[in-house]
This record gives sequence, structure tokens and C-alpha cells, in this order.
Amino acid sequence: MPFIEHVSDSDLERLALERVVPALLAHGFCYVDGVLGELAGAAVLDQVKEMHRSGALQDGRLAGSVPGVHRRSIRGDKIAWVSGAERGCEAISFLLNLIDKLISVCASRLGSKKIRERSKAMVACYPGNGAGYVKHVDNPNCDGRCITCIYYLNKNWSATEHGGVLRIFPEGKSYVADIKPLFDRLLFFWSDRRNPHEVQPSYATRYAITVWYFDSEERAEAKRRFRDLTAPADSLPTSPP
Ligand SMILES: Cc1cc(NC(=O)CCC(=O)O)nc(C)c1Br
Ligand SMILES: [Fe+3]
Repeated sequence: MPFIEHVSDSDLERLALERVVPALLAHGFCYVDGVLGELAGAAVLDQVKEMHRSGALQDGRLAGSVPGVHRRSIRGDKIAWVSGAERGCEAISFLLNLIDKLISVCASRLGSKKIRERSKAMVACYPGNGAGYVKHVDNPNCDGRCITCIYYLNKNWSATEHGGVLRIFPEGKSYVADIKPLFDRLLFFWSDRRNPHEVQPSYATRYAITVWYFDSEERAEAKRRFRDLTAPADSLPTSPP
């Protein structure tokens, strides 16, 4: 991608149709470099650094505390959830708007997926103390998340020196995909079991912003299932007297 300060809608449309959709359908993942360009990318990085400096990033929680296992050994990242409307997140909001446009062009060409909503943006920082993220699947049990989209923000990143590579183990393939978390790189991959992935130990501060796009039918079904599990007491069959 040439140095494009302001990516036009037609550029996004072409990028989606010629690059993202074919790669997602063929390999299940795809990354694009130089998405925002130097200036807009640097503005996003500055805002993420300011969040880190101001202490807005907190330890990533684990789903359910894992007894006896030290949290950092599983997830070493510090995170914050942003909608983009917060003060100091204007550049992040610009990024999210651009990704939304890209996905909306892709969505209609990704088969039966109806992608109409997404999560908030998760701003993450691996502090560079050797922490990473153990191998996992983002959406192993049909919670509705369809596409994981990660925007990386790390300038002059050297995998040999700093580690921090995202390794995807595409299901059923004989190869792994090692993706460096480079500045102004946008990565997409199916969130389900097709893409187990890990973040290898990071030895430099490693910033990324992740959003998850929902398939609305799978999301609605997951909500129904979840509601059954958490139905209020009065609707559950009462235990025998
Ligand atoms: C909160 C949360 C974060 C992540 N992040 C990564 O996999 C790291 C990707 C990267 O930074 O390259 N994955 C899941 C399933 C949850 Br939940
Ligand atoms: Fe993940």
C-alpha cells in the first residue's frame, strides 16, 4: 500500500474485495499493512501510549479464575475497553470507523454471515516482561463472534529481539502463520476453532487494538442459550416440596 494519508472509500472497497475477502475465504486470515498511513497511525499510537501512561490499562481478566495458576503466566496483557467516543480516543474512533467500513464491504461477500455489530475496542499492552498469551481459540463455543480484527501499533519491531509474534495454527493446515505486530498492520481472522493462536513472550512494550465482529444469527442464538442458563428463579422449575 502506498503512503495514503486519507484512505478513500473506494480504496477500502478495493482492499476488501481484492485482498481481504479472497484471503479470508482461502486461508481464514489476512493482514494488510499501511492501512491508516503514518500520520493517522501515529495519532492512534499516541492515544494508546497516553492511556498506558495514565494507568487506564488494567490487568486482563481471565474468564473464571484459574485456581493455583498465576494469571500472568496465561495472559500478560493490560487492557481497556473503549467505544471510541471517549475524550482522547478520536484517532481510535477514526480507526474503528475505517475497519467498520472495510468489514461492511466484506460482510456481504462472506457467505451466510450477517455481520451487523461488533464489540467495543479492546486496547491491549503487553508490558514486555516476557509475558504473552497462551494458545487459545477466541470463540470455541459459538458465542457469536465471527471475525477477530487486530490493529498493531509497534514501530521498529524485531521478532528476533522482541518476540511478541502472533502465531496462528490454522486448523487442518500443515503450516503455522507467524505475524509480527508491526505498526499500522491490520489483521483479520475467523474467531472460531479454525484459528487457534498464541502471543509469544514479548520483550518490548507491545500495543494492539482488537475488535470482534458478531454474526447476528449466532449472537442471537448465544443470547437465547445464555438467557436460559441465567433465567430468573421464578421461571425455573421449582424443586419438589
Ligand atoms: C481478551 C482476549 C484477547 C485475546 N488476544 C489475543 O489472542 C492476542 C492477539 C494479539 O495481540 O496478537 N484473545 C482472546 C480470546 C481474548 Br478473550
Ligand atoms: Fe485471541
